[in-house]
Amino acid sequence: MTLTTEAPRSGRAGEAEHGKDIGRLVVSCVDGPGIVSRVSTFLLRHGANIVQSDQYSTGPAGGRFFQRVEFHLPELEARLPELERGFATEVAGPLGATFRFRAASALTRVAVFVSRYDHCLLDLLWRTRRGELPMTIVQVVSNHTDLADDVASFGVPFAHIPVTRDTKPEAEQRQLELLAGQADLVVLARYMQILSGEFLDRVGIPVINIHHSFLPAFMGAGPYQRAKERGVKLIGATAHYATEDLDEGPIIEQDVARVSHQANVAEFTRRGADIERVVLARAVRWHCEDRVLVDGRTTIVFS
Ligand SMILES: Nc1nc2c(c(=O)[nH]1)N[C@@H](CN(C=O)c1ccc(C(=O)N[C@@H](CCC(=O)O)C(=O)O)cc1)CN2
Repeated sequence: MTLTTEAPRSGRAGEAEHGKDIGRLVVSCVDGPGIVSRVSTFLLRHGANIVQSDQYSTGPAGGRFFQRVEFHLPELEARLPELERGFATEVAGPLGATFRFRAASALTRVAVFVSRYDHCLLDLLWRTRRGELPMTIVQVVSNHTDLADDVASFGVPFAHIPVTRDTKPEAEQRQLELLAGQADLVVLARYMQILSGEFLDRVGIPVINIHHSFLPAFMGAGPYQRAKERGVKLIGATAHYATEDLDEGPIIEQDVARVSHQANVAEFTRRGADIERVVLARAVRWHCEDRVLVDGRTTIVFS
């Protein structure tokens, strides 16, 4: 018998792969013996059946331990508050661990920031509408009006908030007010404005950026032009968490494609756009599925 699974064509992502009673738990703490046992014993005692578990240690002597567990538990949604209270007291407290429980069917509320390039934004809107991404795009924010009609065609709210060097603080204040309590993640889909450290602190949710180079090469503006001038044989894209240090945040996903001397910057840009879209979609999906854990300037991705 051939087992085939088709990508969900519509409806909520997660329902196709995960029933409504599948939960997720992510844990991170200083490494030490017995952590997996403590976590699995806790889940067992609360009636949960572990269906997937991934863990990684950066080193047994004082390193960091990371774990991602998927489990089945009847009446999951109603049981989550009890699980969180119990885990905090019985496991996380003694370990000094950070943790998070979520229902696998939960959709991440995403605000997408964009300037004029449409390819990454439209790709996310299209994949979300198809149910490929376990998220809902609650808002698009742009410093230009070019993409307003495209966004409206997907039935998603569009906010035009112009930004200049002199008005950036006021613009960021408007962005923060718009997002307050409405989103769980910000995605910069080729948004061409540098977010201030104050914005990143105050927004209080993760920010994922797609940079159009294979970082750490060609940070900053105009990477394809500089890549052509350098005579590279590979171009790439990098999805990373945005920090105050431009394009230096923890890398989530990257990919590359070969180019030859015959390709000009326009060809780099055209081929690079395909890489950017795929890399960003992969990174956003993995984030929404709680597969990405940050360890300082790096990530652990249980893909
Ligand atoms: N705090 C952060 N903000 C942003 C990041 C980041 O990593 N941390 N990534 C950038 C995206 N980006 C490259 O991927 C990038 C965007 C814009 C610029 C830039 O020089 N912008 C100028 C204005 C340009 C314009 O007005 O068109 C500026 O902000 O002064 C460099 C790199 C997104 N933001």
